[in-house]
Amino acid sequence: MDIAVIGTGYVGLVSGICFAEMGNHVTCVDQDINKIEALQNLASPIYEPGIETFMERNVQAERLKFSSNLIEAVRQSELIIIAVGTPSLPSGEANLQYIEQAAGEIGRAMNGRKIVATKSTVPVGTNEKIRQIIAGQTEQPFDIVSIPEFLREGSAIQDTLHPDRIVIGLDNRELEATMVELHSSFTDQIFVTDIRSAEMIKYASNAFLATKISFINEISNICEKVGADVTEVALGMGKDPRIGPSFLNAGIGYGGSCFPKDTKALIQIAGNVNYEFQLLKSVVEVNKAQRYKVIEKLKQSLGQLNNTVIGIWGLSFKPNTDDIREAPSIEIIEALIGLGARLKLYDPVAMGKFKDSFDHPSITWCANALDAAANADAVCLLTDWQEFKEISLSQLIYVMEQPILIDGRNVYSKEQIEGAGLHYYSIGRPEPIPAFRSQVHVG
Ligand SMILES: NC(=O)c1ccc[n+]([C@@H]2O[C@H](COP(=O)([O-])OP(=O)(O)OC[C@H]3O[C@@H](n4cnc5c(N)ncnc54)[C@H](O)[C@@H]3O)[C@@H](O)[C@H]2O)c1
Ligand SMILES: O=c1ccn([C@@H]2O[C@H](COP(=O)(O)OP(=O)(O)O[C@H]3O[C@H](CO)[C@@H](O)[C@H](O)[C@H]3O)[C@@H](O)[C@H]2O)c(=O)[nH]1
Repeated sequence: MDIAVIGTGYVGLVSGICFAEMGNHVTCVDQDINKIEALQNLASPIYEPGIETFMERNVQAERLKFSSNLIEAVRQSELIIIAVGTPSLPSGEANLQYIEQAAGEIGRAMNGRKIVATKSTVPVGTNEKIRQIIAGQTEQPFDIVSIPEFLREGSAIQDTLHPDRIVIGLDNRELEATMVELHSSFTDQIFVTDIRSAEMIKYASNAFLATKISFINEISNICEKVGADVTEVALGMGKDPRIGPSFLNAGIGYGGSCFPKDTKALIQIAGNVNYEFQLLKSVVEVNKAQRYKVIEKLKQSLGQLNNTVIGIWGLSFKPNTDDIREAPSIEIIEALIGLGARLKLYDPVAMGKFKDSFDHPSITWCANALDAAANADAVCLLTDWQEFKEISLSQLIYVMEQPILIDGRNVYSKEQIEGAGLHYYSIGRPEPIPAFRSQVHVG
């Protein structure tokens, strides 16, 4: 099939590459000319394991190209996929300006029958709005389909090539066979439903996963007070198939471009029909408070933080991505600077993006994890990158001023910590007996 993907962010780029991988001819379009130029030179604007290999292979096979010419791409294609951003407005509501602009441009470019499918996460009723906008621009016949996207950053290619399920929302049943066939090379778990339900499935799924995270984080806070270990609790809970083991990792809470924005948008979607989504409001509040656990634990171990040197391990909102959108690290770093701490920052891939959006005289940018820990009074682990799990704890103690490690993602096992000589604080786990009671070091 000839496909145009409008918007070459995470979703547009990865789904474009994967549709090409399955033998379709795909043009990925973006209004950001710099992005298109980089892509034409086979440089990915996002860090995603394996992406450049897949991109190169499909470009060389002439199944994938990148363009800033939306009109041409629409005219050459049978299926147009909208994958532009839907960021939050200050009210929390989804900003549909990019969706509306793309729909208008698609309508004006139409030269024959098309299917217009939306992969962006959009409030219920938005596909209807897209239909009206396009119909206002063209006499050409077209169909509207909702195909919400469920990929995760850091495993986006594998998630797209081997999804757990694909949801297709449509109102013209004649399209069902075409849309199912297009996706059948990815999985046979294809769920076809109406458009409004498909739009809601996306928000409900993200809200449910965010709820699981806030739930286990609250359990972890109670575990700390009653002397239980949240990692054991999560393992035990997860053995019940009705609960399942995933998304029960306690830590400093969720971040990223989706959960924070989509939970707020769903609260607004409910609010617009006079329904107060109390549970989800609490999920958001719990998540916001949870990132401050790191600072609480720093204060507990160091007393006051003015003039202390704190190493920060991890800036991206999760491992295997350079995305720092709504990363808990941002708020934690701002708060620590406000408390007078001097910070040594390290992330395997996200330092460039972080520095572009946030820099401060109190920050030193470091070349590796041990460099960030050197002469520090404490190290805070904020992202569970594999390389932090593999660090030599004896070397860590050797380079630090005081061997205090605040593990915001519970990455180290009891066995690794016991006898390591660290003063170790994690989330929702009993504190191991400290190797020694450290002296507060100020300046
Ligand atoms: N990032 C994820 O992991 C993920 C996963 C599932 C769903 N989603 C949803 O998918 C959508 C896209 O997310 P993203 O992270 O890829 O967004 P993004 O902001 O990274 O990228 C969007 C791209 O669209 C381009 N764009 C905007 N208007 C355009 C227009 N009229 N013509 C051409 N290009 C245009 C922008 O220049 C930008 O490059 C959002 O609704 C998001 O909620 C994202
Ligand atoms: O047990 C867990 C699992 C995740 N997280 C945090 O939750 C956030 C989101 O993680 P994850 O869901 O793996 O990454 P995303 O790439 O944001 O993917 C989510 O958001 C996407 C955009 O809508 C959806 O497509 C995906 O299905 C959905 O998992 C990250 O900050 C994680 O550190 C936890 O704190 N504990």
